[in-house]
Amino acid sequence: MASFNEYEQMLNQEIFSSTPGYIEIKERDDLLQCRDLDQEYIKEIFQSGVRIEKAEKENSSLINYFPIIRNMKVIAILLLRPRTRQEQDFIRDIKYLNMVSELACKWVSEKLEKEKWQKKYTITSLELQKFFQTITQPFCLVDHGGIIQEISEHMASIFHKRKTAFIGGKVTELIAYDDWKKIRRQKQKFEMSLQLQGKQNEQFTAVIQPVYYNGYCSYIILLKSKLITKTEQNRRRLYRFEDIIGVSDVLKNTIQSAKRVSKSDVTIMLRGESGTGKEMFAQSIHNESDRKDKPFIAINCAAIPENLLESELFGYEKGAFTGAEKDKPGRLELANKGTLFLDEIGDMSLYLQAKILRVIQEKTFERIGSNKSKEIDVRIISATHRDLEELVRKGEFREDLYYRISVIPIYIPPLRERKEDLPILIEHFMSGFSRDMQRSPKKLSAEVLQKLIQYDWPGNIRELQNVVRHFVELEIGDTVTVKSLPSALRKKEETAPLTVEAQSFKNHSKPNKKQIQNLLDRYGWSTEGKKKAAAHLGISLATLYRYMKKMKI
Ligand SMILES: Nc1ncnc2c1ncn2[C@@H]1O[C@H](COP(=O)(O)OP(=O)(O)OP(=O)(O)O)[C@@H](O)[C@H]1O
Repeated sequence: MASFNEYEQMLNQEIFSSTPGYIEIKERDDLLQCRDLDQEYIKEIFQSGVRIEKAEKENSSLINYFPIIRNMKVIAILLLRPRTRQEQDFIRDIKYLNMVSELACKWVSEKLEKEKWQKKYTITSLELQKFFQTITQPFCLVDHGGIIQEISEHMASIFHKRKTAFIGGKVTELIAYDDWKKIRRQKQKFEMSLQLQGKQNEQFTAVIQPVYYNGYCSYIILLKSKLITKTEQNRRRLYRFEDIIGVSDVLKNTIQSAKRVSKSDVTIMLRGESGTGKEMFAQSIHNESDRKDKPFIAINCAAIPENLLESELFGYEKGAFTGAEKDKPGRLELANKGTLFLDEIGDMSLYLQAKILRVIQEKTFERIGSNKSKEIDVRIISATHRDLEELVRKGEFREDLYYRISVIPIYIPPLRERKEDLPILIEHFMSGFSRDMQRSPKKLSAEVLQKLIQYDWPGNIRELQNVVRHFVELEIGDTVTVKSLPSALRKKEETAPLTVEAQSFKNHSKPNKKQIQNLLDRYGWSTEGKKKAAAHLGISLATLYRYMKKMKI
């Protein structure tokens, strides 16, 4: 980022060179060193952020002071001084000089803002290539003129074409012109819904990341997910337990526990890392319940800003706020008689937690802007990858809501604790993606398989899914070799040793005494700790107590 010195030089050379004045830009500490300055006046400017007319000050010298403001704070002062022996001309031109100085201050603060932004997003070609290797979602890179510089095979396949058909072409071959206009106006990373060309009935959510590349602003467009319309939601087949692929005992136990509680209306909390299959479980539970013919409505509390989340959940009446042009039911209402899946509930604000608690306790709610209560009958399944107990301790999650929603906690183990599931999952995804992309399934070399087994899979099944998709997208050869592995997998030489619990899960369906003791040491021997240990094991608290009694723990 350029320094104030550089700005000072630039301004003196370009703007003030032929005037009877020149400028200096100084930060607070430097200003204190300048004996000829009015320190009281400087203090006033730093405090008030405004320049008081010098005429109002007694004993004022010819130096004029201008605040440079950024983010509502004075960060430096621009001093306008007369050149030696040009004082008379300086006084004569003072109005003009003051005006230019004020503009110079604005220019400096805008420049700082822009440079900060550029620095944040400037990316080199090499970084870009590396970054692209890590993305397995559909994406494209579009330059400032709307020309597609790069596109993934995955994105191209949505249009049933190869990537070569798009590179060098216009972005409007992919997305609507209005969406491109919106993208071009953005300076920061943001999310929007996108209309893809030729997909009139589908809308996607996309993350737009502006990057400074080749000296210009380009945009990475990353498709996140398809927005499911209501009719589609009704048509779409939800997952069933049979769709949950895996052979490990720990997964089979988890499925059994979930099946057992599906039929009753009990509130379920799905715990587990991101990408472990929590939503798949939620849908399967709904499909196994008596509510299966009613709607299953999901909402991700982490993905939507708070005020939007409130209106998405509770709906609103016409005129409730600017832009509320007609009544709109919320997802809660849409889920009536069915199941509402509150994904990432740990990210919900305390305000909305209180509103959800009321829904659970009183089975009523109001749309925003209405004082008419509506009755509601929904089964709530929630999920989180966060440590809810810790959030409760820190006061970030309501304890009463915590108890209400985690009546039955079900812990979905991460992939690294059930690596026996890897081969069958790989096969499953390989044949699915190959079919979708009309390619023949690829074989994995022994070395690749080894690497996949050694890897920790922090992104769990979703990450595995993306890696296998990446294999299918590769253009050359029938066999996937180490060269085609994403860099994270290539680097990983060794994996962390499996935890005692995970080791034991690999061999036994029931936890052993040591394992339970270890978990209680880790989570604590209080009821809270036991609940966490039970959730970790994928068993209920009651079952944990039974084991503890039997094993004399
Ligand atoms: N056992 C499994 N068999 C087949 N597919 C699976 C399995 N588990 C997860 N998946 C797939 O992995 C992807 C991620 O699953 P899902 O969205 O249910 O995870 P999640 O835990 O809800 O993730 P997040 O917390 O990030 O929302 C989905 O496409 C899902 O179909």
